[in-house]
Amino acid sequence: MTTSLIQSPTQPTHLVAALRACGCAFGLVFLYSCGYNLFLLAPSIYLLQIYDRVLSSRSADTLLMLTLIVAAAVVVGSMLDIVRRAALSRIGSWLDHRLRPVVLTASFEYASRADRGVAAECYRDLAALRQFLDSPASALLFDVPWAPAFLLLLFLVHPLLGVIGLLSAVALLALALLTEMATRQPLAHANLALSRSYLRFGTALKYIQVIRAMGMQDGAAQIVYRDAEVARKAQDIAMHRTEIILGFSKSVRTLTQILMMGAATWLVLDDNSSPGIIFVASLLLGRGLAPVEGAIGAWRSFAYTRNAFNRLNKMLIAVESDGEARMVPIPERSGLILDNVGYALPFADRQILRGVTLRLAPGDCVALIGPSGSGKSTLGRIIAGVLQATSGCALLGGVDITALRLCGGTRHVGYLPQDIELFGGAIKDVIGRLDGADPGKAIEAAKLVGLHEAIMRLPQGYETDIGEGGSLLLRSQRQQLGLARAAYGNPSLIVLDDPNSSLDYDGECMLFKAIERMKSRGMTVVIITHRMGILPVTNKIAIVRNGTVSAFGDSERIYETYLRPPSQTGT
Ligand SMILES: Nc1ncnc2c1ncn2[C@@H]1O[C@H](COP(=O)(O)OP(=O)(O)OP(=O)(O)O)[C@@H](O)[C@H]1O
Repeated sequence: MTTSLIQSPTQPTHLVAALRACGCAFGLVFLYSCGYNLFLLAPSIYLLQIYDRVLSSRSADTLLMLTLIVAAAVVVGSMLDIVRRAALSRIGSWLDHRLRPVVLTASFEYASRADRGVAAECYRDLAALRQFLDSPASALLFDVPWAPAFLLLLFLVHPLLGVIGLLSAVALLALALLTEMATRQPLAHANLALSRSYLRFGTALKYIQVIRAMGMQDGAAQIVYRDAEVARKAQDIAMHRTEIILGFSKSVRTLTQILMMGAATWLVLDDNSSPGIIFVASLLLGRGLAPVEGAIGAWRSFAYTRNAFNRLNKMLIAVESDGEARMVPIPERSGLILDNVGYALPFADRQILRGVTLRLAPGDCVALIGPSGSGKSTLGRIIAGVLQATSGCALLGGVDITALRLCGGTRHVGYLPQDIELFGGAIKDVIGRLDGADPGKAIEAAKLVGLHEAIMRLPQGYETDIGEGGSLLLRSQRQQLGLARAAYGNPSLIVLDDPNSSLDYDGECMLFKAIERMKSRGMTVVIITHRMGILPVTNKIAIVRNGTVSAFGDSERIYETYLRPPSQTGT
């Protein structure tokens, strides 16, 4: 997937741009709708002609001719309806094709720096847009502009009939607005709860082994179910309100139909109008009110699609708006600068990191050590560009690392997190970051971390499938593959969070050799660790305490001054 998210802040989002690109296609659908609605007039004209010409002339030929003409008009109208629905569906398919890679990438981005629930929902929102365009509700939108035209025709038949039609339309519109007001809040509530439920379900599936092992299935199901219940209740409320209003609107509709026919009959009696106007008035009223009536019935679909569009666009604005800095090229090997970096949790007062300042040159290897909960992993995530510092900045070659990552600059950074999430697939794809891996580069990365020989001993070598999420591997093997993935593409900066937590002695030796190779290639290596055994491969140590770096300098000096156990001092 190579779609770029680069977009200037002043440009429309990819979603808006894609919709604009469909402008001509929507225009064509509008034209088809004009034709379709014009042909809908055929039965009304047919009835008038029957009363005015056929009954007075008693001509069977005229009747036959009129019937053939109106039958042809109805067939053509139906064909136009089919064509416009097919066109709307094609537009939906095209939008899906064009936007899915963009929305997927943006969702990942948004999930990593803001809210996973919203990101998951936005991904589903794209499907909602597609479904809307596939549904009859989308064609209704193109019929709505024709409602006034039918009402105008009623005015032309007789002003009294026009007034009745207009009042009916106003009453139904008021009911449509009432539907909007009555359902907006419960529908928004339902969406939120439903997406929370899906998110929790996904998390439960991810940890299903632990959940089963600890007998937590019922508890986990309860948590997922609770949100689904909230969603169901909110949906029920919206549904019931819609049903009540829909029922009421049907009554209004029937009453106005009766009123219309009564008024038309009165005109025939009083005004000597053609009896045909009774049916014509009824038909025109039906055509004029159908889109409004349909809109009330399809309100949930409209409201859901509108919310989906707004949510999706908002997310794309958030992700695409900081595009300017993304194009800045950085040198092949460039140092890391942390300048007064601070991090506070969003929506909380808690400051996890403050005032972290470090400077590392290419080829430096620093160990971040310190007590549990002191902020090492958070600092590692900021250095890897996964989190954005809330104050200060983290720069690689003078470029903000988060901005660099956003423009596909991830190739400059390698990251091995504590939770090694590998996805599945062939080893070459896993190492190659699922990016249509260049096998040569994957092999180079595997060689760098000393895994190449072990992979070549497998019957299928680099094509070996590691199972869903790496389930067929030992944890130590996952850690080694994660290390090779971090080294893929010869990055300038590598962040390793607890890289030897699962390694045995041989594995640790391989890791140390890999780090030495990385250093010799001029990569800057940041290691987050609790294990002192790894310190000999570092040339810098930073001690992290209470969210700040309390000591930083050459490994030997820091070790001697702060870390050497008292019993070993001077030995
Ligand atoms: N998303 C989060 N929500 C709430 N608290 C968080 C979050 N991320 C980090 N913290 C808190 O910030 C503090 C620092 O966490 P961090 O994982 O960076 O520490 P650490 O030094 O790496 O710990 P360890 O060595 O145990 O991995 C901890 O108190 C942690 O609870």
